[in-house]
Amino acid sequence: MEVGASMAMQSRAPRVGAGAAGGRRSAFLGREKQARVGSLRVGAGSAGAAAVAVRARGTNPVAPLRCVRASRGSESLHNSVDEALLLKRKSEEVMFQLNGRCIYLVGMMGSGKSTVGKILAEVLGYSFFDSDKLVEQAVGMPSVAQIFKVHSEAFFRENESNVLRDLSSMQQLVVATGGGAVIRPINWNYMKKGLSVWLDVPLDALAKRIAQVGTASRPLLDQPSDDPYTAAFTKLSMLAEQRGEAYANADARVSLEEIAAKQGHGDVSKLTPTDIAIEALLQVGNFVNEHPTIHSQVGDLQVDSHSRRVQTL
Ligand SMILES: Nc1ncnc2c1ncn2[C@@H]1O[C@H](COP(=O)(O)OP(=O)(O)OP(=O)(O)O)[C@@H](O)[C@H]1O
Ligand SMILES: O=C(O)C1=C[C@@H](O)[C@@H](O)[C@H](O)C1
Repeated sequence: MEVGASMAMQSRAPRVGAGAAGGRRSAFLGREKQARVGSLRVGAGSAGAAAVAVRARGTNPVAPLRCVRASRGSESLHNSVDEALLLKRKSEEVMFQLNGRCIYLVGMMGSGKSTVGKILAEVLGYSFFDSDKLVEQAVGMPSVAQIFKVHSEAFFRENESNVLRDLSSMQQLVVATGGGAVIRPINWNYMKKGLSVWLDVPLDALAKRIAQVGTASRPLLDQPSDDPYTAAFTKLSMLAEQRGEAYANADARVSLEEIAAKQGHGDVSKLTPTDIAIEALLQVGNFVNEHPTIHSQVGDLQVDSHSRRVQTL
């Protein structure tokens, strides 16, 4: 399998030879160069000067002083300047705690893994990858939908595991995993090399989002229907039931209902991706504080097997 460099996102030249790989640190790669890790090739095309400086500092990166410029169409990602500053401050704290470890976002289809993942990568000075896109590249097909159609879901899942395996030997990545990545225990072995974060979004909100953007790119939801919201809601409910507690294996949980409750309005549709990214950083920080042995030293990983319990599904 080979994953090409020109994926939709964005590399910030990740460090390779991470954690369990025993402290190997790669030579950092300059602009337009590529790192090869196992069978995974990752481009460093968009690495900026700030990111290069971060890498050169080694294992204690400092947040590059840049604003999040991503936007959601014409809407701002932030409610206010205060919110943007809070995101920045939180990311600086968490960056030290992470010490280069990857973040894996898990959650149902449409839960915002890509949207929130890109913000996290930006503020942490990490590279962002979408594992669905990496599978498409590895297989040489333009969409997950086509992979399901021409091959099978099982074929897709096998390739998804290969992608996660390859990513797991790297550092300083935020990975938006496929919605079903949580169902294979082997994937947890890979994701547990970094920190996993579950974006827990109410099914109703997911169905609204998916009905808005359509289901063509999401083969498990793609059924002809006059009422896209109800069709999406029904299928998502089934998947949620089948997946049971699989998402809860994640190290940290970001509950949109809880964020909305904290904000005092209880309406998850009012939450910006920045609100969610801030909560994700908060929860990651809490997890690392509560499990210091897991996240001790880059290249000197000590795994506390008790707390690294991976539920057998
Ligand atoms: N906080 C939010 N509020 C409203 N809409 C959002 C929010 N976050 C993401 N979205 C929208 O929901 C849709 C799905 O988001 P996104 O692609 O980030 O999810 P995902 O978890 O990566 O999905 P998938 O796993 O299916 O690829 C997109 O249209 C996105 O713009
Ligand atoms: O929830 C799922 O099983 C999936 C989610 C998508 O991200 C893709 O990985 C694929 O469509 C399957």
